[in-house]
This record gives sequence, structure tokens and C-alpha cells, in this order.
Amino acid sequence: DTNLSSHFVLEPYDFLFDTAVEAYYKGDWLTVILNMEKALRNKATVRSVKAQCRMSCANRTSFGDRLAGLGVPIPGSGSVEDLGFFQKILKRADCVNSCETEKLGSPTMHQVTGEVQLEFSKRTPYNYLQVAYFKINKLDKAVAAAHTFYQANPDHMEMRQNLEYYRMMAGVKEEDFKDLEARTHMSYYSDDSFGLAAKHFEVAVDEYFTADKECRALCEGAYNYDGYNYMEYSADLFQAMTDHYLQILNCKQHCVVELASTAGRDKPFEDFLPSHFNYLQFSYYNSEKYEQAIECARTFLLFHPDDEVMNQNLAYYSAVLGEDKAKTISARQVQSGVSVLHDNIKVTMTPQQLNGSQRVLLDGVISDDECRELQRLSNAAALKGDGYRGRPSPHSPSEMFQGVTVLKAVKLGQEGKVPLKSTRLFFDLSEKVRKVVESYFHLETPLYFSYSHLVCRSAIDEKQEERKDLSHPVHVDNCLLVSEINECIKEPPAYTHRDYSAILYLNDDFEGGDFIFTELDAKTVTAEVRPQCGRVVGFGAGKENPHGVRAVTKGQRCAVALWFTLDPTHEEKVRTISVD
Ligand SMILES: O=C(O)CCC(=O)C(=O)O
Ligand SMILES: [Fe+3]
Repeated sequence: DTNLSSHFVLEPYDFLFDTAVEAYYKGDWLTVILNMEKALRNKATVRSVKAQCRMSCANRTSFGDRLAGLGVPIPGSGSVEDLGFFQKILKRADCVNSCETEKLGSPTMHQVTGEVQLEFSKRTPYNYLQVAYFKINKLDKAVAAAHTFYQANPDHMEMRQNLEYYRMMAGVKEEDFKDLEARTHMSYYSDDSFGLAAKHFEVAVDEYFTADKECRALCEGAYNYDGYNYMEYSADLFQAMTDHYLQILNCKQHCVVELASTAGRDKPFEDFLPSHFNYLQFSYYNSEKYEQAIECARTFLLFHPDDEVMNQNLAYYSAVLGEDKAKTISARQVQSGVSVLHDNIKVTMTPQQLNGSQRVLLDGVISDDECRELQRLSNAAALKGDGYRGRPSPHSPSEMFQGVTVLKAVKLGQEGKVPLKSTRLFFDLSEKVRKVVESYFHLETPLYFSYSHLVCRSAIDEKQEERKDLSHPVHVDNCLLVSEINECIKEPPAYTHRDYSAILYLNDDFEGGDFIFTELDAKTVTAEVRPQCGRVVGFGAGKENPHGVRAVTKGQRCAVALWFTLDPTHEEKVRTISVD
């Protein structure tokens, strides 16, 4: 009976919010509290119902391995297979829709404007609640509301004064200062008994994975037309599916950052999940639980295999427990959504060996097959996009140059001009490099892509004699190098927001083309790197790292140049999917 649930109506929270604000200006505190609390509750309900519906529908109408493995949903070529594929899509849509309707009334009723969303994300409701609770003398609730609001608005002077005032009031307890919106519990060594702390961190890790699942499920929402002219967007079925799906993948990748962020901190916590395993191993060590300590140390090392302190800890715990027994203990299964660096990546040259602090050379980052596929992608894109063999190089008259951005690759993929699978590989491998660089330099905040460019340079055979120039003159990636005066000017048109750079090399079957680091004079070479498949040179994008490329005198040299920024507002557009 479809009418079964029709008596049930969850009131839209934007409506409740407005009612509360209206009551506030009339000084009707009870109405403020009633409606604002309900608004917060309903918003949380809508969020959790949506996540629950998507998660349970994903279990009930699984797409199977074929889709998951491919990443981008490309139905098989046979029409019967297509039918099967779309039947699953339709079933999932139907499941999500009826689940949400059953629990929320009409799901569209709970769509709110961007303004309301912003108010809730700034935690404005708690500002109203704090006043209302104070007025009716419910101090514990007023304090919690004030504290919750202040977490997201640390520059709010008035609330700070309120909190100081509450702190001095009789009857106010330390535990009243709680964050009512905290989704996971970031933990500290507040307690002396480390046995207790271990339990605490275990709970936090559990909460983390629950929140991660929820975050990912919530990514499967409506398509965000941001950046498109809505009226002009006219994708066909597969383009539309791909656009939307890439947007969702991107959103899911962002959950890691999302979960490590709390209101009021503009930067996410560094190394959020791994640090929990660091705390855990220490807590277990303190309570002499060496088996658990080893397990957690090994889990931490999945993220930072070269961490010296942790390797020493592990060696110590293993010695205490007995090496034979220690060998049998492995790292915890770390669930999806958490990327783990691969064992086969090696540091070939440390910053010291490269004569600079912000430099590293890594090998084994991608496989031979992957190198070949990306080089093929570059050539296919040049053939289909810009004319065969690209254009004369902007850097040297003796070379041709062909470049493809991720965005261009996605477009060519959508148009069927290059395999979508290769586009996806470009996207995924550059993400892998981003993580590796972020992890190697132990950055305090995440790196965001600023620009990604798959570039091949080819020698023009008849123009190699007497050649003295470089393939890429010495430059600095985030400032204008004036080598005559040993200065670098960090002003536009230089890409001043670039903070780190990485070049992923794809091949070595060419002559010349070595990468060099120099002094600010652009002449004195301080280190050189011979490109080869799977090799990454990563470095700070600033004046400490002038660099260039020696002439490519024979053959084609291909690489993925990646520039990263610490400033999320400069994130590369395609990573948040839109169109140029
Ligand atoms: O291809 C290389 O090795 C370096 C390229 C580079 O430095 C750049 O494009 O900014
Ligand atoms: Fe560069």
C-alpha cells in the first residue's frame, strides 16, 4: 500500500530554520529552540537516510565486478549485455528512490538553497540556540551550542567572550563544552592511562571508516553543473554518464580530506588516519600489548614505509615479543577509500644526493604497460586533436611538442577519439603521483592538482646539427627567473600558486633529454636525472629549484608534468569536473 507512509511528513529544515529565526526576533525563545533543534535533527536525518539508502541499495543491487573494475561504466558491446547493465542501473535508481521516499516523504522536498546550506555549514543555528538557551537559563545546553558554534567560527569575538564568561559561571562543567556536530573523535593523549586511550583510538578508527562509507555514499548525489552553462549542456547518454561518474569519483577521492577537516580549521589534519595508528601503537606499547603494537606499527608503515622512527619501534617490539612470533603478525586490513602506497616504489635519490632539500627521485611508480598506454594516449590525442606529431615546440625550433591536459583527454575520451580507459589511467596515475609526493615530503596539508600535462617532445632529425639550445630552458615553476641577477620574481604571469612539481617519465628510448637542476644563474648544474619509465622527479616549485631539460636530439621523450598547490581554491578544474 503506497499510502502507508503518507501520514508521515518530515518537515523541511529550511522552513524550520526560517521559523526559528523569525521567533528569535520576537524573543520567543521556546519556539526558537523547538524549531532550530528540529531543523538540525531533520537535516541530520535527511543526510543519514540518504547515506543509508544508498549503502543498502548498493548491497541489494550490486553492479558486480565488471563495472567496479572498469571504473567508468562502459556497457558491453552486445545489446543483451546492455540491457542487463541498464536493468541494474534502473533497479538501483528505483531502490534509492523508494527508500528515500519511504523515509523522507518526498526527497525533493528536502532540497535547500545554497544560502541555507551555507548557514548550516557555518553552524549558524547554534548561534541562535545559544542565546535562546541562555535566556531560559539552560546553561549546559547554551554552553554546548556556544562551543559548537565557536569551533566553526574561531574568529567570532562575541562568542569567544561568551565562552569565557560561561567558563567562570558557577554550575558550568568542563564536559558541557562539547562539539555537537563532531562526526569522528579526533583524539589526544588527554588521559594518563594509555590502556584507556587505546580503546578510545579504536573507537575513533571505527568511526572513521563509518564516516568514510557515509561520505562516499553521499557523493552519489545530483550532478553539479557548476562551471557549465546549464542550458548549453547537451551531453548524450554516455557523455552524461561519464561526466557525472567522474564527478562522483572525484568527490569520493575527496572524502579523505573531508574527514580530516574540522570546522574552524581551514586546513585538514595532517595524515589523519595514519596518525591514529601511530597513537594506537604507542598506547599498546605503553600497556605492554606488543602484539597489537606490532599490528598497528605495521599498519602505519603501509602509509609511510620509510618512516625511520616507526621502523625502529617495530624492530624493538619484535625483539621484545620474539622475532618468530612477530613475523606472524601482519598489518590490519585497511578498508577502501584509503590509498596505500605500493611496496615497489623506491627512493632512488634522496634530497641530499640531489643537492637540495626539496628534491626527490623515485622509481617504480608506474609499470611498463602503463607507460606505454600513456605514450599511446599522447600520440592518439596529437593525431586526433592537434594534427599529427603536434606543433613546433614553444621552447626549441629543433623539436616538435605535443601536450594533452587531463581535461582534453576526458573530452577526447568522451568523443571516442581516444580510449576512455587511457583517459582514466592518466587521471588515476597522476593521482598516485600526487599521493606519493604528498607523503614523501610529509606535508602538513594536502596537495591539490593545479595543472596536469602529458607532454611528448620529438627531435626534428634535420635540425640537430650545431644545436646548442635546451629542450626546455632553465626556469622555476612558480616565479620568473632572471638568471642575470640570480633572482626569481614571484608575481603573475608566473604561476605563483604552484607549490610542488613532479615529472613522471614514460620512456628512455631517445637521445639527450636529461632533466637538470641548476643554481639561480641557470648555468651551474647541481643534479641531473636520466628519464626512464616509472621514474618521478619531485621538487618544490620555488626558487630553490631552477631546472630545465637538455636537448632531445633523437626520438620522442614523453612525460607527465604535474604541478600541485597547497591552496584548494586553485585546484585544477577537471578534478572538480567542469568544462573550459
Ligand atoms: O619534462 C621535464 O623533465 C621537465 C619539464 C618542466 O620542467 C616543465 O614543464 O615545467
Ligand atoms: Fe618546470
